[in-house]
Amino acid sequence: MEYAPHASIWFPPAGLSFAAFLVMGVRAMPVLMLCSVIATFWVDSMYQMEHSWLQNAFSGILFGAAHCLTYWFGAWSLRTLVRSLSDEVLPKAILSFLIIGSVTALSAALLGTHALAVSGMIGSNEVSDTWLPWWIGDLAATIVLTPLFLGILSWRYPQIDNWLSGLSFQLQDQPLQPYLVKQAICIIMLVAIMLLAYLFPYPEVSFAVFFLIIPQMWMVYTETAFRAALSLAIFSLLSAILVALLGLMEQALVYQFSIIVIAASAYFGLAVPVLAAHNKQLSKLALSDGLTKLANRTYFFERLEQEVTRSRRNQQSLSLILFDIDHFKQINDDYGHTAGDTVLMQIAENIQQDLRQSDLLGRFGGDEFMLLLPDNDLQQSSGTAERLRQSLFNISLEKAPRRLSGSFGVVEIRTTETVQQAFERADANLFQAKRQGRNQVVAS
Ligand SMILES: Nc1nc2c(ncn2[C@@H]2O[C@H](COP(=O)(O)OP(=O)(O)OP(=O)(O)O)[C@@H](O)[C@H]2O)c(=O)[nH]1
Repeated sequence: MEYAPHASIWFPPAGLSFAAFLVMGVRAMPVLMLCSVIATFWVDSMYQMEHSWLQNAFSGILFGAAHCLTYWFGAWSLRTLVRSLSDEVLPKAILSFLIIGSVTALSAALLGTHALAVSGMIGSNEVSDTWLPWWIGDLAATIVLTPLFLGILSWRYPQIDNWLSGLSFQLQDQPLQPYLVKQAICIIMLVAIMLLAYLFPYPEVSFAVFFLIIPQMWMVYTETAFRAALSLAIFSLLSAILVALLGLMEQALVYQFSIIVIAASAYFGLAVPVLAAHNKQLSKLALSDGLTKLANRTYFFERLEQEVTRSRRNQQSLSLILFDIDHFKQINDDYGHTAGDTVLMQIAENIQQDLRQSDLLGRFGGDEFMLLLPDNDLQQSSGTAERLRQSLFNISLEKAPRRLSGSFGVVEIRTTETVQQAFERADANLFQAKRQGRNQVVAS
């Protein structure tokens, strides 16, 4: 396998074509076909191959068809696959991108070399020498540049982010200086390693380029996805320039593989914050009530157990309030179930605003709520319940023009009782408040 003197270790148009087909679909075809034909004429004149006009046109169309159809099909497959994945599978989306990108680059290399051979641009014996460096060059550019071009194109086509499964390449405000420092470190390291490879021409020296994974991953974990993608592009571009300038073509494969491996690792690294955010969101969903977003029973009782242990250890008081909206059924009957839902959400929002950060408000179910008050004795928690009873009355309902009232059962949790027993006492007090005529607080 040989590299022609003009050959670069990567082929940036491959990354651009893949990104353009991913974003614009088949609409990108005419422009990319035209570029392929122009490029064929340009290569012919640059290397003074002196093929006829007709032969250049024929070979440009054949090469363009091989390149464009392959990248269009690869992009279409990836788009279809990623769209069928749900939001929580970013690693699968990245894996699909890497696999489909590799297969697409391989197909483009095989078809492209054969297209050039058929049209007489290269001899048929050159195909076997050319397809591998062509593939790796296309692959390096596809893997490194496609996300960067996607980022640039997503300024015009914001819907792209939707099918990147939460991985946003949009610009975000973040200080520039630390990024520039990291970028400078990457560049200095790369230049130093490649100069060493030039001065000490042993193949082993070139492998030091894999150390670039350290600053690149540092970038990935601390900078935005767009900046990380930009940094990978700078790393690849600089590698390509230095390989050509320093005549390191013998070790070109090492540099190509380092680009591919570091870029692939970086994309999985970029997925980590998105996955962490998804997990956080999932656990939030599992622990909150769907309608009011308050703590659900599972979370409330978990925290109740923890608070009981903590208050006993610190010898602090702890109180529990249960309350139920009076005649809530009437609201549903008069204004409809949807209006009833809105009222429940409004109650949750209003009561929440009335509480301290350390208090925990939860929804037991229906129109019944529960409130945990750390460091509150019976007197204080009765006062809080009274205040909430008043504020319920003062809520002006958007969907049901009427006054609300609630019945409250309050207990201070005793050191001798279980959580279950405390809860039953609060429930009994609530029941008594209802029985005594509603709109009141019963504490014991
Ligand atoms: N809109 C809406 N209504 C609900 C929801 N969950 C329960 N309900 C209704 O809330 C009402 C609760 O009724 P109860 O607590 O038994 O009685 P009430 O009308 O509030 O009267 P008292 O509690 O005795 O004062 C029932 O009509 C339920 O159908 C919900 O998520 N949304």
